[in-house]
Amino acid sequence: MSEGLIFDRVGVQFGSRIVLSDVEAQFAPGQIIGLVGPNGCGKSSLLGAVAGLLSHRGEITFNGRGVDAQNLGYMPQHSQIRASLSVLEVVLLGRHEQLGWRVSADVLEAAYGILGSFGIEDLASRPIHALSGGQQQLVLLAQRLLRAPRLLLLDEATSALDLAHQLRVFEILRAYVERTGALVMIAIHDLNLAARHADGIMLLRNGGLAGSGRFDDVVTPQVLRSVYGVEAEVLTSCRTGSVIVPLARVREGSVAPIRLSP
Ligand SMILES: Nc1ncnc2c1ncn2[C@@H]1O[C@H](COP(=O)(O)OP(=O)(O)OP(=O)(O)O)[C@@H](O)[C@H]1O
Repeated sequence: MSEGLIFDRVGVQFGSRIVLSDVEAQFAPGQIIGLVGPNGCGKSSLLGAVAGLLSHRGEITFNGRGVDAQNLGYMPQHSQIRASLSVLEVVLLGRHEQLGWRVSADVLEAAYGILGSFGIEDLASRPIHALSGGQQQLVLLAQRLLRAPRLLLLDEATSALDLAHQLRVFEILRAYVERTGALVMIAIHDLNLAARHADGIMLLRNGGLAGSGRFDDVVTPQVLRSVYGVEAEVLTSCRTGSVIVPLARVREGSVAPIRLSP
């Protein structure tokens, strides 16, 4: 399969520090892939490597070629816009390569349409820096979607969102991959959200890949214990698939009590 996103013996390191090595995985287009794993295991580094922002070993291809900036939408973990732009202007920047002195009616319509789908069209003329963290996250996601990328990389793009907005974002992403055949890879800590909304997952552990494929095949109590150091139950809900219930950390010696001065 040369279609889709392929990792062939991919490694990432900072100086002499190896973060990931020998990552091998492949994902067909038209899917949402959840990128999961503990803090510091290399999710952002891997997305940065796919986006071409970090050098890497091995090969990463999308639809048989190197990842092309034209086809890519990438939302880093700590996205922030410091310029004093309105929400609409920020969204329009998603198409900055095609913008001239005048914004065409169809691009404007698409931008308002995406803001509308997120339920934030009333924010269009507000300055971006005057929005809440979650509202900013939605605007930046709207900007990436306006690009209509074939490959959309999202680094914890739902971390600041309430339950309803998380659901809305996944509904929008689902509709997007079904309509366009694009591939969405989203780094996410909430395993239950990943179980519910991702078609496949890529689970990283410190140093490399712990598994990839269907959530139920990859995430088992044994894997949660070895990768996260957590005892957990994996329940099966007939409505939502797997549900992870974390029970306790696997003890590695006792933890000293924190003393607070009076
Ligand atoms: N610019 C950098 N220079 C040196 N080390 C880095 C750099 N960026 C990340 N690292 C290290 O690489 C490792 C992987 O970091 P990364 O941000 O990819 O992890 P992550 O899985 O996205 O973590 P989190 O879930 O906490 O966001 C960490 O140990 C981090 O300290």
